[in-house]
Amino acid sequence: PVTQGPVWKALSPQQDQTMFEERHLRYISPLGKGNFGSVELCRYDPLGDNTGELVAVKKLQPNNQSTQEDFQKEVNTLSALHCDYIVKFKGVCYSMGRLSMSLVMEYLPYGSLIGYLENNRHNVNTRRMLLFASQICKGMEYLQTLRYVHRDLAARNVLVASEVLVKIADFGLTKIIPFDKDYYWVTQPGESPIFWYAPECINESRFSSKSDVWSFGVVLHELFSYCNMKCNPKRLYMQEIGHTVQGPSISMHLANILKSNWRLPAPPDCPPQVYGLMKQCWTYNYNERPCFYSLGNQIETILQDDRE
Ligand SMILES: C=CCCn1cc(-c2nc(Nc3ccc(C4CCNCC4)cc3)nc3[nH]ccc23)cn1
Repeated sequence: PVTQGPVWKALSPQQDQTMFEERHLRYISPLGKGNFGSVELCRYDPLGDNTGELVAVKKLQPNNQSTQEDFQKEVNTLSALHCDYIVKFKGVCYSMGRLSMSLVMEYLPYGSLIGYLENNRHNVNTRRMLLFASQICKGMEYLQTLRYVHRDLAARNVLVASEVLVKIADFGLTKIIPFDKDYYWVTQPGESPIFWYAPECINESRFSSKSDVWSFGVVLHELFSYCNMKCNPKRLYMQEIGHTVQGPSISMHLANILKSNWRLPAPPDCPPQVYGLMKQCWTYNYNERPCFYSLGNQIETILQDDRE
């Protein structure tokens, strides 16, 4: 008889680890707001004895910007990513008879990088910041190998798993580069985080891994500014542009100062080698920007030098 290969049995809902039943999902507290929705801390407690695990649950908040379709894409994206430096997908929870869906993810206890650095600036030194930077770099390099462009890399979207581990989160704006191109052209730019955008994103809505590299440079700036509100990228750019400028013309002014080679100033006490990395990420021409692999190596080198 012909030996049969493994026959994949359809998993029952109970066996399928990625199905979370709403009746066992106990709301605890709010965690934050992302693209397309809000994130809540819940305990998944099927035994009903509070021994269940804590999870982060993202609920879609349909508004003009976001749709169920966008959210479904975010779920599909996250469920395809398996990397130590990217927040883990745990599953989905259907409620209202499969009308609404929530995204269930691992809960990272320390919250976003912004809050963490603001509250722990005294015991986070250069080495730890470079460790965080290299982890974000590795996560982005992994994304790039799968031809994903994050499009919203910013400290607010990096979460702290422990004192020595950060993870990239919020893949609401992530797109896959088409097989025949090396960029993604966005038709309807919603509320865009333009102060993290590369020039070609502002001018042509052209997104690529090299535009993610530009955003990584801005995240380095946030890191080495300890995410201090007083010198965050938006405030520094608006000081240069002039606070009188309002609305849609902001992006034109931003494009102009970037074209005339103005860049965010080095954060206070920032090591020159690190500011050098930021400047590389902010090379005007995307072809001349380093890739995440090269950035990762340069960060390791700085960490080695720092050790001697
Ligand atoms: C990615 C950014 C936009 C959307 N977003 C995602 C999350 C999120 N948060 C957490 N943990 C967390 C832990 C403590 C705190 C506290 C709250 C009270 N003040 C101090 C800080 C906040 C968050 N784990 C997560 N896993 C997956 C997502 C996720 C939050 N917002």
